[in-house]
Amino acid sequence: MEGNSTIWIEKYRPQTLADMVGQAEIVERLRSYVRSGDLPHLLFTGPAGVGKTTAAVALAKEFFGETWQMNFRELNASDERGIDVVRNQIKQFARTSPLGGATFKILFLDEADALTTDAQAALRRTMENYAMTCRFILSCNYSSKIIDPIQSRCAIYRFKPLDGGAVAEQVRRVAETEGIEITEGAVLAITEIAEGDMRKALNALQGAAILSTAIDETMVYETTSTARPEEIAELLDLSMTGDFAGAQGALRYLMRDRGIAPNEVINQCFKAVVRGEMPTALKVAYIDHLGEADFRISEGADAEIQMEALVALFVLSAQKQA
Ligand SMILES: Nc1ncnc2c1ncn2[C@@H]1O[C@H](COP(=O)(O)OP(=O)(O)OP(=O)(O)O)[C@@H](O)[C@H]1O
Repeated sequence: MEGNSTIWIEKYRPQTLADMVGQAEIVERLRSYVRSGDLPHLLFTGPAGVGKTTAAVALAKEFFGETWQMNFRELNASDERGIDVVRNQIKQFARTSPLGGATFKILFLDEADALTTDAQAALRRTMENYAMTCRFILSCNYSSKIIDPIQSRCAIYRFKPLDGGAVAEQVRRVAETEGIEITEGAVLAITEIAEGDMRKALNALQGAAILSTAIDETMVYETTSTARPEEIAELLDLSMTGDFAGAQGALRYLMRDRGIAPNEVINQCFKAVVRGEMPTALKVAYIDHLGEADFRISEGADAEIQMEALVALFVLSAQKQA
């Protein structure tokens, strides 16, 4: 098998804007900057693994060609060495002249929403002071965490989760290039698990490929520590029929034998309930219980107790509806 020593998310990171899958509108607008030869400051928002960093790097390559590495710098705002290091690096990069005939440089600041309001205010001044020599591309999950004066200085691009078809296509393409046989069930399982996050999808594929060069859905569920949809359906069905012991057994099997994390079980139950056919009042109650358990666990409550309590609440709500 070729290339198993490299991380596939890097190996298959699109090198040009044209190679990116999905995000068609954004890609088209970014290409128009390249055609015009100029660029405003940009703010990329959206969930993980949907192409924000990829687009920034591809944009720099298209603007600068061979000199892109001299004129492009990627920094992470949540750098563990501290905000001062980031601030100094930003200033140092932004104030020096572009190289190789370029008219400006590009600084890509990932996780910009990790900056405090004060740090963002300082960044705003840096953006203004060095706008002649440097364009900023800020990337974050939620634009609401970025102060208004920065938002108003940037063209905002909202990246969406990639659609299932686009993820599936890329998964098939990578599998084929790597000489891996993959069943359609496994492609679907990966697409479902990824929830529009291409990084998650390619990592799931590479994880399963460690087991074999022929991948089926069971391997995908095993290596990603996720439950099969039928297993979640069984847990919910048992609770809906009031079979507490049965539902408890199904839950314990998933968590203890399969090693599936509590928040993953919650997440999968949530998706199944939202999509599933069940009386509205029961659906509402189940979603409420899931939200409550999710919150309590995130606040540090004992996960095992909360999960059993969740199943108990499922059963109680089902009995009330009956
Ligand atoms: N639109 C896309 N087309 C093809 N591959 C993609 C796309 N988006 C992401 N990928 C793949 O997923 C990997 C991670 O994507 P990227 O680093 O661009 O995510 P991101 O949106 O910047 O996420 P984060 O906010 O977590 O940094 C890339 O290396 C690439 O392999």
